[in-house]
Amino acid sequence: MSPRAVVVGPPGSGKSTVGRLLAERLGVGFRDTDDDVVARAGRSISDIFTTDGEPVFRRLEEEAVAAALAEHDGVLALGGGAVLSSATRVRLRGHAVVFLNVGMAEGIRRTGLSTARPLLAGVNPRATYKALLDARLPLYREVATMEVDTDQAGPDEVAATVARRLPAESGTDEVTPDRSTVNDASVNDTSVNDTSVNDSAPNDPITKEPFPEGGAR
Ligand SMILES: Nc1ncnc2c1ncn2[C@@H]1O[C@H](COP(=O)(O)OP(=O)(O)O)[C@@H](O)[C@H]1O
Ligand SMILES: O=C(O)C1=C[C@@H](OP(=O)(O)O)[C@@H](O)[C@H](O)C1
Ligand SMILES: [Mg+2]
Repeated sequence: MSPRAVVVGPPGSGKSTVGRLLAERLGVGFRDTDDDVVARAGRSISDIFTTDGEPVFRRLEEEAVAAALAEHDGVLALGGGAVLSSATRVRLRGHAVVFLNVGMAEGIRRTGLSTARPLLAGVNPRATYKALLDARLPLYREVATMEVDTDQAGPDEVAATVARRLPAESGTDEVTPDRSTVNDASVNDTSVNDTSVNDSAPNDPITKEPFPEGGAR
């Protein structure tokens, strides 16, 4: 079992909104790992960040992503920071991964009114958002098989674009990035899914586990 599409991107790129619309279009279920973390912990994301700290949230998130990749066959939206985990990036290999990109101004506009994102609740959310984009853009591109710019398009239009570019349902877990059809002109082709398995931290448990035959997990 493998999700039809996994949606990644910065906060405010529309992963949760577009992911749900995409699932409706495809006639499949929708799941969001942020919701899974909240359900499992029985607390809000802000509460987990404040009480336990970001590392605890990241561990819960990593577990939630691993479980959802194994269990869910619809559309799966990740939290914006999920790709920070090298184990998660390895697990995303072989999946159809949609990177919803958003520019800084629009991303800040979309997230600005919400207090639900603890990372952006500090004294200078603009600087935080910029630093976050700078650090994460290469990671989103590392895992993506498709990149869609969302600055100029509403959620429904973005969902339609993604649905059109997704590979037809194949019944296999393997997704080979087809650069000629699934990548936007804005994608740097050389950065798509081209990193080595051994880029994990030395104490990363993922490096101690065998990589199962048949690709993704
Ligand atoms: N393409 C878009 N155009 C305009 N607003 C959008 C778009 N995508 C999402 N939004 C809005 O931005 C906000 C954040 O969207 P959300 O789906 O929660 O993003 P994410 O899950 O990536 O953080 C919501 O208010 C949503 O309605
Ligand atoms: O970017 C991040 O580090 C985070 C993004 C949030 O999800 P969205 O990207 O869906 O807002 C949520 O997982 C948490 O607040 C941390
Ligand atoms: Mg979200």
